[in-house]
Amino acid sequence: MKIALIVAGGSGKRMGSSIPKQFLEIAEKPILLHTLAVFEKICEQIVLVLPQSEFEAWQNICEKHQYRLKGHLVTGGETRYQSVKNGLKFLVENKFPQESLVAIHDGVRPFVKPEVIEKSFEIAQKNGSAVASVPLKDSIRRLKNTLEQSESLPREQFRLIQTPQTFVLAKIWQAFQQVPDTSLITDDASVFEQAGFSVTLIEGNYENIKITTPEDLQWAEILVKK
Ligand SMILES: Nc1ccn([C@@H]2O[C@H](COP(=O)(O)OP(=O)(O)OP(=O)(O)O)[C@@H](O)[C@H]2O)c(=O)n1
Ligand SMILES: C[C@](O)(CO)[C@H](O)COP(=O)(O)O
Repeated sequence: MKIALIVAGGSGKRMGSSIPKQFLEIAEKPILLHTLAVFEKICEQIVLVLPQSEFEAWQNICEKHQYRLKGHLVTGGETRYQSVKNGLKFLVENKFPQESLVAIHDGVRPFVKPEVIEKSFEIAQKNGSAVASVPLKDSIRRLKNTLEQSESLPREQFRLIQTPQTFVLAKIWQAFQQVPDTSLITDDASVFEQAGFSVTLIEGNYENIKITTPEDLQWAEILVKK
């Protein structure tokens, strides 16, 4: 079974908007609805994670846009890690098959290409994991201390990591039970890896930006027209 776990439990501090950034509109539609639309075409089940405090706002959005979630709404946590864990817990407690494939995706990445999602399911079925990533286009340097001291690194040894990050449900659930939330955990692949599983990277798409700061919204208005 192909499951999408869409995490939208954050508040968007870096965006600095009065409403959570996942509800901001691009082309007159909330970012989150754009994201859900891509996954709904591919996945049999959707689990959407939102902060409890935003459930009412979400209902209002659904009414305004005549949208009905074909899936389940789960309460988010303090951190992204906790929100993902809540979503996985819901799947396990509700007896979704252990061998299901779950594509964990940021609600604020609306421009993921369907081919990337499809590929992630195909590779996760074979390898147990599939994580979208793209090569760096810029040079990269490691800070030694301040901006005055740094060293260049070979960029071909690095990848930028996106979502979806797709896993076999039983394995990613085991990983989240084993590995605690720390500042080093910035994504689900880190949890999977720290639990001793191996991470397979796949090609993502450059348009699949994470809408994080105000200038990302300007890019989003361009990308949405493509
Ligand atoms: N407690 C949290 C924090 C984040 N997320 C989700 O994880 C994704 C990536 O996180 P990020 O871009 O950091 O979102 P925010 O936490 O909302 O942003 P900020 O860090 O600027 O507050 C977003 O879809 C966000 O809603 C979540 O589900 N639960
Ligand atoms: C999961 C992620 O989108 C992969 O690039 C990213 O690590 C999330 O980081 P954030 O600081 O929670 O936005």
